[in-house]
Amino acid sequence: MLIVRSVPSSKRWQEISARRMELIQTLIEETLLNNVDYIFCLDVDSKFHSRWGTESLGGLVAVIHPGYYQDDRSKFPYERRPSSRAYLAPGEGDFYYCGGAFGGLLVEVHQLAKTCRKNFEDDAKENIEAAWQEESHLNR
Ligand SMILES: CC(=O)N[C@H]1[C@@H](OP(=O)(O)OP(=O)(O)OC[C@H]2O[C@@H](n3ccc(=O)[nH]c3=O)[C@H](O)[C@@H]2O)O[C@H](CO)[C@H](O)[C@@H]1O
Ligand SMILES: [Mn+2]
Repeated sequence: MLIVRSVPSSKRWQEISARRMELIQTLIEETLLNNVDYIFCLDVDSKFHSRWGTESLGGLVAVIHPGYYQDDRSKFPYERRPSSRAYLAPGEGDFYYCGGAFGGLLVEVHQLAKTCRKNFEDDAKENIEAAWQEESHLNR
């Protein structure tokens, strides 16, 4: 069964992209909690190039960003301003994960979405937006 839900638009793509965390949090709280075990969140333009199976059913699962998998950690576009809640210091972080594909156990993803949303919104109150919005908070 496929259910299509419409989402609010925005003038800024940054806002549309970032609001996915709020959408995921709300969807989980309103309909999925106690009904499903796992959730995966993908960009609508995602393409599958080979099999994606049950091996991905982990606690929290992320996908290494296709643009940075060969790069040294110092090249990752993490948020580098300490005033942002998405800040990662030099030497911190393992890989650079993409914002367009992540998932895992529902309760874990719920926690992740809630945290990323709160940190994004708390940053916004202080007029700061992380370099790659929710993707930066996901990497944090
Ligand atoms: C591989 C990967 O992870 N790519 C990331 C990259 O861009 P992408 O180039 O993959 O960004 P994109 O144009 O696919 O936009 C991200 C997603 O936001 C949604 N959307 C976007 C525009 C719109 O008008 N309506 C709408 O619904 C849609 O699901 C889309 O797939 O950088 C973005 C910055 O925000 C996100 O971090 C993406 O996830
Ligand atoms: Mn995309």
